[in-house]
This record gives sequence, C-alpha cells and structure tokens, in this order.
Amino acid sequence: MLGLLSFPKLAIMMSQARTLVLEYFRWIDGHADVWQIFRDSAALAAVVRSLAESFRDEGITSVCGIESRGFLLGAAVAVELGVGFVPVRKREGIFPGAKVTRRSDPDYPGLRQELRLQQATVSSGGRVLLVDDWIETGSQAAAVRSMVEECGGHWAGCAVIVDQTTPARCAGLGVRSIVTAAELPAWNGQSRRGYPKACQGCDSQAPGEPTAKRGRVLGGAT
Ligand SMILES: O=P(O)(O)OC[C@H]1O[C@H](OP(=O)(O)OP(=O)(O)O)[C@H](O)[C@@H]1O
Repeated sequence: MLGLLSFPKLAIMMSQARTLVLEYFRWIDGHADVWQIFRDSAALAAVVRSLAESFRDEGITSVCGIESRGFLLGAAVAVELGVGFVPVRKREGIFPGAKVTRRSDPDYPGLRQELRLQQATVSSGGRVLLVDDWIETGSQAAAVRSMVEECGGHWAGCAVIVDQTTPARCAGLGVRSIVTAAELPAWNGQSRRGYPKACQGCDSQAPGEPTAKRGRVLGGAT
C-alpha cells in the first residue's frame, strides 16, 4: 500500500497512471480494448493505485465491482484500500445466498442488465465504492447504487479508468476518473468525433455530439 503520500508524489503517481492508460489503450476493430492496459504490470499497478488513491480519504469500508472487468479492478483496489470486495454478478452463474437484484436501465449497448448482489456482503452503514473500467450511461452503476442502499450501505462514488458520462450523471454518481473518453486516442486513426467534450467542472464530459459506441461498431460487445 502507498500509505500517506505527499501531494507531489500523489500528483506524479496519478499522472503516471494517466500516461500509461493513454499508452496502452487500444481500439481493436472499432472496439475499445481496455484489457490491453492490464497486460502490463506497471500500467495495471499504476491504475489500481490511482483508483484507490482517488477515494483514499473517504472512509471506504468495501469496494464493489460489476462482472467482469469490475471484478479484476475492484478486487485489486479493495486490497489496496485494505477493505473487502462486494461482487455484483450479471444474470448467469452460481451466486449462493440471499440476494437483491435489479434490472438496469439500458446501458451503453442498449442492454438492460440483470444484476445481483449478495445481501450479506454489504454491511449496514458501510461506505461502498464502485470500481470499474469505464462508465458511459451510468445505468449499471445506478442499479448497483440502488442495491447497495437497499442493503443499508452508503454510496461513496465510482472510481473508473474512463469516464464518458454526462456532467449530471457524473455528479449524481460521484464519478472520479483517470481519463475522460475525449482524451483517448482516436479510433482507427480517425477523428474523435462522436465523443462528448470534456467537462472542466466535474472532470467528465459535457453533452454535445452524439456518444461514440465504444463497444459495438458492428453490433458486438466489448
Ligand atoms: O455506464 P454503462 O453504460 O452502464 O456501462 C458500464 C459498464 O459496461 C462495461 O461492462 P460490460 O457490460 O461491457 O461488461 P464486461 O466488463 O464483462 O465487458 C463496464 O465495465 C461497466 O461495467
């Protein structure tokens, strides 16, 4: 763990994470491939530390992650913060015990995800941080928030690598990101047209141009 960092060291660490994300992120056949960031140990470590550091002083008692990339990142950030991990599974897969469930509003590919959370994993009064690789519509995160609150937990916010939300969604869900979608390399060497503009006020983006569909140029998933 990093423990307490001086401001210059913290700024350098956050800057390194941002640089490595921009270096390793790839568009492959029109699909955003965040997995490429994880194949480099230095990039993965920097991303995990940066996500953890953005909520280090917020009294987080558990970290939540949505299957599947949220499992990888969320568990790592939980270790970094010294707290436990709360998994949110999608429709399929064995997941024993009493659960709360939600059907999300349409997410970035237009899917209404069936999300499940084990009640016992959220302690009443606990402060839960959601960690994910990317947030776009915020529909899955909003559904998770609703389940956490039903279990008696408090929503601390979202730590993500890439933020592509609107300012209102960003503020409502408490999103803090390493980069915004508008900062990513252009897709296939073309312009970034389709991405919202960066929002200076909340470190996210402002509405404007249509949102790029990072996961489905040809109708597939990420
Ligand atoms: O902001 P939203 O529009 O709700 O979308 C955000 C979610 O979409 C991605 O996961 P995805 O469903 O692609 O699952 P995966 O991690 O298994 O690829 C991402 O990891 C978030 O969990």
